[in-house]
Amino acid sequence: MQEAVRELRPYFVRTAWFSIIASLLVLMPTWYMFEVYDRVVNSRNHLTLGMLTLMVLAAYAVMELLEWAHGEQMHRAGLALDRKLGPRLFHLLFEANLKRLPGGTTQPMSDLRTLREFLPSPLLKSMIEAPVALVFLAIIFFIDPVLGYSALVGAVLQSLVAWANEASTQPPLSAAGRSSIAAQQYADGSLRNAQVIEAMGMLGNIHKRWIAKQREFLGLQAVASDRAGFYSAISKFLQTVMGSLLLGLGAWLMLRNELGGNGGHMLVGSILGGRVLQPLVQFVGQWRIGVNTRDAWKRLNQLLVTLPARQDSMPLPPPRGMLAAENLLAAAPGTQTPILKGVSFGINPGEVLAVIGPSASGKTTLARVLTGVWPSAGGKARLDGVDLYTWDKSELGPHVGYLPQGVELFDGTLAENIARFGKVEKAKVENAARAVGLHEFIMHLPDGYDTEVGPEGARLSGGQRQRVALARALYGDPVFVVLDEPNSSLDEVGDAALSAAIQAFKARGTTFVVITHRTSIVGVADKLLVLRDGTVAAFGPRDEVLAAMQKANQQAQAQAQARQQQAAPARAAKETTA
Ligand SMILES: Nc1ncnc2c1ncn2[C@@H]1O[C@H](COP(=O)(O)OP(=O)(O)OP(=O)(O)O)[C@@H](O)[C@H]1O
Repeated sequence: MQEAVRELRPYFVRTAWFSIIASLLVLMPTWYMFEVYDRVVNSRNHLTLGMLTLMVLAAYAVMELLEWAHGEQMHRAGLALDRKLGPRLFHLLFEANLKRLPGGTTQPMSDLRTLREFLPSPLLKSMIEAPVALVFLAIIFFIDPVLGYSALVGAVLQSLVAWANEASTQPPLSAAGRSSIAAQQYADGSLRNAQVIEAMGMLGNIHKRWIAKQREFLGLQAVASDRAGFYSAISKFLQTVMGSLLLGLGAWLMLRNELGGNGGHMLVGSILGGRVLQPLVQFVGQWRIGVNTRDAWKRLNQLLVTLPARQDSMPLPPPRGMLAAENLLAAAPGTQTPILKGVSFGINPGEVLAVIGPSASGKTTLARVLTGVWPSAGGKARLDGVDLYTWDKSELGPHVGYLPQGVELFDGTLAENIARFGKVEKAKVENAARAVGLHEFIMHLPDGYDTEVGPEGARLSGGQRQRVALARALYGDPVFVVLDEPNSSLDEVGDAALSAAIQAFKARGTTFVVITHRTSIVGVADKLLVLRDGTVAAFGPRDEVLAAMQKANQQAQAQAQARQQQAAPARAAKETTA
C-alpha cells in the first residue's frame, strides 16, 4: 500500500502547491476591504476602486482555477491508484476466496473505491492545507505575540476536541463498518439462494436474521453519529468564539495602545485566527471519512501482506499427464480437521482413474487438491513430477480440464463459456461440444453458439449446464482432466455421450480422474480408487479392485448370514422361555 501511495507523490506535491497558493489567496477579500476603506474612501478615486476590484476578481478566478486543478489532480491520482492496485486486488479476491480468508469477497474493491474517494475529499484537502495554518499562526505572532498565544491556545483546544472525537467515534465507526460488511455479505449469500427461500417460505426468517445484523450496524452508526455531532458542534463553537475573542483581544490591546495598524491588525488577527482552526474543524466534521478510509487501508494492507505477489517462476514444459499423489493430507482452507489422511496413488498419461467411495469420504476434496484449488497440508499432488498447487495456473490451466460438483457457468454466450472466456476458436468450441453430444442441441437454438446463457447459466436446464461445463473442461484438448460427478444431471443419452467422450480423449492421451457414484464411468476406467473416511480403501487396476470388492462383499454377507444363523436358535430358546 505504501509503495502504491509513494507513486502518487507527484500528484500530492502539485496539489500541495495549489492548495498553499489558494489558501494564501483567501486573504485577498480582507486585503480588498482594507484597501477600499483606506485608499478609495480617503482618495475617492474611481480608478483605484476599479483596479482593486479587478485584482480581487482575478484572485477569485485564480482561486477557483486552483480549486478545480486540485480536484482534477486528485481524480487522476485516484485513477493511478486504481491502475496500480486494481488488477492485483482482483486476483487477490479469488485467492482469498479459495483460501477462505477475509477479503474473499468483493469488499476489497469497495475498499479501493473508499480510498479513491478519499483523495478528492475535503478531509485530505484540509490535511494538505494544514501547514498553511502554521504560516497564518506565525503571521498572528508577528502582529502581536499575545494574539499569537491566544490563537495557539485555540488550536490546542481544537486539537484536543479532534483527539476526543477520534477516541470516542473511531471504535463504534469501525465496528459499524464491520457489521455493515457482515450484513451485506449475508444479504448477498441469501440472494444466491432465492429459489429455496421462496419455495419454502423462508424469507421471514432470513429477513429476521438480516435485520438483527442490520440493527447492530445502525445502532453503532447512531452512537458514532451522536458523538461526532457533539464534538463537531464544540469544534465549530470554538472556531466562532475564537474569531470574536481574537477581535475583542485585539481591540483591548489597541485601547491599551499595544497594537498598531489602525485597527487593521486587529481584524487580520481575528480572520487569520479563524483560518488557523479551519483544518482542525474540518478534521472533526469529516472524521467519519477518515475512519472509513483508515479501516479500508488496513484491510487492504492486511490482504496484500497475507497474500504476497507470487514470484515469477521458470516456465515449465507442457505436462504429459502423469499424476502422482504422495501421502496426501488435506484439510479445508482455514480449518485443521484432516479430510484426506495419507492418500497415495499414481496413474500414467492416458489412463482413466475412477474414484468411488461413500458420501463425505473425501472425493471432492481430492479433486480440489488434484486441480491445485486447495493446498495439501502434507504430502504432494504432482503432475509430471511438479507440485500442482504451486504451478502457475495461467500456464497450467489450458492443459487442465475441471468439472466441479456444483457446475459454475458465467454470464456470456455458450461459445464464450466453452472457450473459457479466452479467444473463441470456433473449431475447438465445436469439437468440445460435439464430444459431449451438445452440438446438435446448440445448432437448434436461434442464436446457436452465440446464445446467451444468462447469469450463472440460468437460462439452461441442469443437464444442459452440466454438458456445457463438460465441454468447457474438454476444450482445447487438455492433458489432464478432473471430473467431479460429471453425470449427476445427465440422462442416459448424456451419460453414454460422456463415456464415449472419455474414451475418445483417452485415446489421444488425456489422463482422467473421474469421481462418480454411477457404474457407467467405472466401465471405461483403467484404474479404480476407493476412498473411505479420507483414506485409500483400495487402489489398483479396475477389474482387480472390483473383484477384491466383490470378494470382500461376499465374505461380509457370508459372515452376516452365519451370525444370523448362530443367533436364531438362541432367540428361539429365549422366546420359548418367555
Ligand atoms: N469447505 C469445507 N469446509 C469444511 N469442511 C469441509 C469442506 N468441504 C468438505 N468438508 C468436509 O470434508 C469431508 C469430505 O467432504 P467431500 O466433499 O470431500 O466428500 P465427498 O466424498 O465428495 O462427498 P459426496 O460424495 O457427498 O460429494 C466432509 O466431512 C465435509 O464436511
